[in-house]
Amino acid sequence: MHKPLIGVTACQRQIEGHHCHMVVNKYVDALRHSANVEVVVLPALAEGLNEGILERLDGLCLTGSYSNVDPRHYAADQDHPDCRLDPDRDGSALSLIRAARRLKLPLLGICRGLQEMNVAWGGSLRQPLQALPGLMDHREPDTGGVNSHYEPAHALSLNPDGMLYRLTGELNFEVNSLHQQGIDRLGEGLLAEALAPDGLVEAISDPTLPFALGVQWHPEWRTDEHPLYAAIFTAFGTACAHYRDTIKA
Ligand SMILES: N[C@@H](CCC(=O)NCCCC(=O)O)C(=O)O
Repeated sequence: MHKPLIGVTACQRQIEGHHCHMVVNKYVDALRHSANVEVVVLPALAEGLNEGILERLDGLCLTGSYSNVDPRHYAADQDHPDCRLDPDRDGSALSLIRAARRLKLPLLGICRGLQEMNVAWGGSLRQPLQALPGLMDHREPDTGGVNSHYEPAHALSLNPDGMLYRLTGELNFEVNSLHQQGIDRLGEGLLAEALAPDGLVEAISDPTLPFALGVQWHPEWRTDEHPLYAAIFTAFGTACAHYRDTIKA
C-alpha cells in the first residue's frame, strides 16, 4: 500500500531574478518523517488550481509564509500599508481550501495556513497584532538566528472540548510564535481549539469534517522535541491514510 500523498502549498518568491514556487524544507521534512506521508508541491497561481488535483491526493497542508493574506479577501481595508502580499498564494490556497472542504480531504493549516482557513470559512483577520490594544507582540524575536525564532514564545491554553486536547490529554503548552496577523472574527462553524494568553485564537478546527485543523504556531519545527507538535503530524498522517483507504477508495 502506497503512503498517503499530500499536497503542500507553495509561495511566489523571487530567487536570483527568477519567479519561483517555493516551499521551505521543514514542512516537507515534518510531513515525510512525522506524518509518514509523501509530498507534492502545489504551485502558487493567482487564478487558483483545478479541483481535479485534490482528487489525486490524500491530504492538503497549507504552509506558513512571510507574506500576508490580502485584507480584500475578508472585506477589510488595507489596514497595514506595508503589508507584504502574495496574490498567487492567496489564489491557490483559497481555491484549494474550498475544494478540500467539498471533498472532505484532511486539511492541516500552519500559521498563514490557519489564517487562510479562517478566511475561507468566512472569518476575518486583524493586523498588526503588536499595535492593537490588549494584544501581545506575536512576532519572532528580532535578534538571534533562525533557531531562536522557533523557540517556545508564549503559553497556549487548549479547549477541553477540542481535537488538540483529545490528541494530547494536556491543556497547557508553550509554543513558538512568528506572526503579526491573527484571527479577528472566527469563521462560521469553526471551533476555537486554543488561545494565547491575550485571548487570541491560536488554533481552529471544523468538527463537521474528518480532519480540518489550523494552528498559528509552527509544529513542523523539531517535531521530535515537542509532544504537541508531534501529535499534530501523527494525527494528520493517520487521517490522510484513513481518507486514502475509505472516502477516496
Ligand atoms: N505572514 C503572516 C503569517 C506568518 C507566517 O506564516 N510565518 C511563517 C514564517 C516563515 C516560516 O516558518 O515558514 C503573519 O505575519 O501573520
